[in-house]
Amino acid sequence: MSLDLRTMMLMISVLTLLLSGLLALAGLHAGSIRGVRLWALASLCYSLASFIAFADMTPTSSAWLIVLGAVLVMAGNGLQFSGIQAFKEQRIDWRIPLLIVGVVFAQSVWFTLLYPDASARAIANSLVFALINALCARALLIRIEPPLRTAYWFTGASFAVLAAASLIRAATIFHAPPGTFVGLFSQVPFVPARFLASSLILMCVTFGFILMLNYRLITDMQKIALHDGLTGALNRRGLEEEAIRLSAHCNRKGDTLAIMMIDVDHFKLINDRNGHQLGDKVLQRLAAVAQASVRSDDYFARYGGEEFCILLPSTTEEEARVLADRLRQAYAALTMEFGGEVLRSTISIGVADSIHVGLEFSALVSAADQAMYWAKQKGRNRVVAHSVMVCNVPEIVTI
Ligand SMILES: Nc1nc2c(ncn2[C@@H]2O[C@H](COP(=O)(O)OP(=O)(O)OP(=O)(O)O)[C@@H](O)[C@H]2O)c(=O)[nH]1
Repeated sequence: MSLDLRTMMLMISVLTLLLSGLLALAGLHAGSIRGVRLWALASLCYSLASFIAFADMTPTSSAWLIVLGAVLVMAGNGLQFSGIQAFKEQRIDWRIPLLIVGVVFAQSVWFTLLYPDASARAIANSLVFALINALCARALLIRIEPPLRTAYWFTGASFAVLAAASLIRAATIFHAPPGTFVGLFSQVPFVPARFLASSLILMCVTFGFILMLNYRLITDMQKIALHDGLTGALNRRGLEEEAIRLSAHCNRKGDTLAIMMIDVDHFKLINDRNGHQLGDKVLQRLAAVAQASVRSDDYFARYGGEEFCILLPSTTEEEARVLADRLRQAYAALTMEFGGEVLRSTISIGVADSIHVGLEFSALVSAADQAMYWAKQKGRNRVVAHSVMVCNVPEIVTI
């Protein structure tokens, strides 16, 4: 049984057209995710190129159609490269796709119309194709968190295989006996099989991108579900998930876990005097100061309303108290200016640790909360450690 190249061309043209439509539909609801429409356009370019090959690419086909086919393939590849940059939220560097399309156009015109040499044209275009695919592979084979890593590496590996296949194609044509390569349908060894394999890998690349999109949407949804929209900090649910993980980790390692509960002083007054919107901005400023002061393995969260929480692994209550006091001072020193209004505010912080109250998250929160309310009762703008408070005030009343 032999593979019919033209039938394959038609099928690939239809399949890539369907993929283009699918990506265009996906792009309608991709929200802030960029690059999807560029990939839809890339698939359309491949579809048109395959259709031209199906319709007319024979050794006697029109020279301009040959040039157009090559340019469409390169434009598709260039759009994929730009789409990857957009997807990664990088600035799109249009010079690269424009350059490769320009080079392929020039060498296709040169070797088709001016100095016809199908072999040289195929080798030159295969080398450019290998280069752009290698660039796409390099952009995707990077360190990234799972589950996106699976999709990035699958797509990147597919691009790498395409780059290798293009180099092999160039080498095969280069070593083919003179006169045997006259175009896409030439009888050099394995042309249909190699073309089929390359087309399938090209499909893998598009499926890989759809997988990237899917995982990115999942990751974004998880992020939204676990973070507070106003401040960007973890929300209570996110904090509880991290707390369960951290407690288990500290339990296994025999490590301590400290906690800070932070509450803005007289926040109701700030709201009442300046309005809720300004109150929101104050919360954002506090979150920014706290985010800047936490270490990379600490977890900062909005516990609710104007109350924030920081989980500090491998930290004792005393160490947490020192960090909390630094945060309190940094926030108190902040002069907030909102549309000509100057505002200063303070926070009260309660700290506790697992040495005194155990690793149970609810016990840690309750202890730090008691200490925080004690700080409020003592006059606000201060830090209170739970163990110290317990020694001084045995019958603390909590709200
Ligand atoms: N602007 C704004 N206000 C909020 C938000 N969540 C809760 N609040 C307000 O925060 C205020 C909390 O007030 P209280 O619990 O009485 O405490 P407080 O005025 O800070 O007084 P102390 O804690 O005793 O210093 C209430 O007025 C809530 O409406 C929010 O997301 N944005």
